[in-house]
Amino acid sequence: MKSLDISEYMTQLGTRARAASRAIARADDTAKSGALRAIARGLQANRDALIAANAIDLARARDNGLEPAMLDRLKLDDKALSRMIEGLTQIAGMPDPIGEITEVKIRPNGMRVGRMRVPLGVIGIIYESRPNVTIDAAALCLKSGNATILRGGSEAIESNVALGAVIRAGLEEAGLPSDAIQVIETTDRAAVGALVTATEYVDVIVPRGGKRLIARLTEEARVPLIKHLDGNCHVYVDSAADLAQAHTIALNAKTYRFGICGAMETLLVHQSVVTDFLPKLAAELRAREVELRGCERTRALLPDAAVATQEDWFTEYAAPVLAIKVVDSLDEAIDHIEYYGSHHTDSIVTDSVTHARRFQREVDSASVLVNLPTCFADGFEYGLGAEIGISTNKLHARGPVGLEGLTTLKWVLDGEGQQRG
Ligand SMILES: NC(=O)C1=CN([C@@H]2O[C@H](COP(=O)(O)OP(=O)(O)OC[C@H]3O[C@@H](n4cnc5c(N)ncnc54)[C@H](OP(=O)(O)O)[C@@H]3O)[C@@H](O)[C@H]2O)C=CC1
Ligand SMILES: N[C@@H](CCC(=O)OP(=O)(O)O)C(=O)O
Repeated sequence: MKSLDISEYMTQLGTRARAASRAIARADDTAKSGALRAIARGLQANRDALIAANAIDLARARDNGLEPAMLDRLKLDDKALSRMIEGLTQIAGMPDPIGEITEVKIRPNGMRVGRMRVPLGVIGIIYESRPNVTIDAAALCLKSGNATILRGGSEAIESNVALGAVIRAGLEEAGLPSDAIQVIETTDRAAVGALVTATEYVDVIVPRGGKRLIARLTEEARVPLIKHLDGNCHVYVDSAADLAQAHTIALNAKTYRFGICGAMETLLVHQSVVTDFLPKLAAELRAREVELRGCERTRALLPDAAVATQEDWFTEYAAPVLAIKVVDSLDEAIDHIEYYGSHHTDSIVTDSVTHARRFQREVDSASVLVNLPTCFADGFEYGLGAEIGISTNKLHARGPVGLEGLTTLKWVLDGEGQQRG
């Protein structure tokens, strides 16, 4: 498509999404959950075709030299499809958040003032080459009464177009407008530019991505953003840590899945425990083929670790690489995280309640964990049922965003003709 065509194409998508958003906002839970279950059946019935579409993406990505952790994200196999089907079924069974009225207060004049939960409207989602997100995001937006325009990573285009067809069929089967969930069927990044400036048609953009995406959105976006950005996550092993626990936490935080945004990228270790702690952990990480990069004091203990540069402290590797720094105090650990981190998810390992609470108060991240690996940063793990991602915004929604984060509250007032003044 030429740029002019892209602009026209995006206007059509936007117009249709805006129209469909009204129908979705007033749809009852029977229709919305019925559509989710129909989409789940569609995935089941189209397993082979979906896996075949994904195989085209995977082959192209391999030819282009995509790294193993990224190929893992891109892969759509039977197991991934089963998880997506389960996710749809779970979201279908969750209570409908829309229309609930809470916090009702009766004013002295008898007027009742409350708050009603309503959808945001049309949500544009820009996300990485991870086909399961197409289904997760579509399902959460639908259940929360929003229309959605989905722009997945270009490596996943065949998978996403195939998933889009299944979604459309499921919506139609349930009697809902198929334009409620639309997949952008071009990888031209001009479509991203059009989406983030389409204030007429789009109410909110959820960008899930790294530094390249942030740079563009900071320049161009005019639609409000709920940023789901990079996770440069830390684990700090405190002077008062249980070292056996610290070992399993650090290992899990790094190796659970290298590509997820909640993976640990820098390990900070208090100097008083480093000799007892680090060599054993390093041996285990190396056995799992994790490349280590360290500060001078780390390298004194681990001579084959590479030198960590200033850039390493800022880097989200999303790969089997770990930066390690020895620190002299809790303050130094907190300062490091504040300066180099991305305010996503950070963790302290300590048996000191005082240190734990200081860390939780002072580290300015969306999730601050004590004695837990950072890879727990996930809406399902937090009990939200599912997540659209991890918001690194401070406003509207912070941390894992589930159904509630995709809604807003309006004031609703009931009276009997009371007069002001
Ligand atoms: N906080 C959270 O919930 C999440 C955060 N992430 C973060 O995402 C990153 C990993 O994903 P990765 O795929 O590398 O991220 P990218 O930022 O490279 O890509 C994400 C999406 O943004 C698009 N994009 C990137 N740059 C531009 C641009 N200049 N103009 C238009 N579109 C653009 C990509 O499209 P294209 O395919 O064309 O490059 C893709 O659709 C990590 O930093 C990770 O932490 C990922 C998931 C969830
Ligand atoms: N929070 C989820 C997803 C995280 C995520 O999307 O990560 P990424 O692999 O960067 O796309 C999880 O932990 O599985």
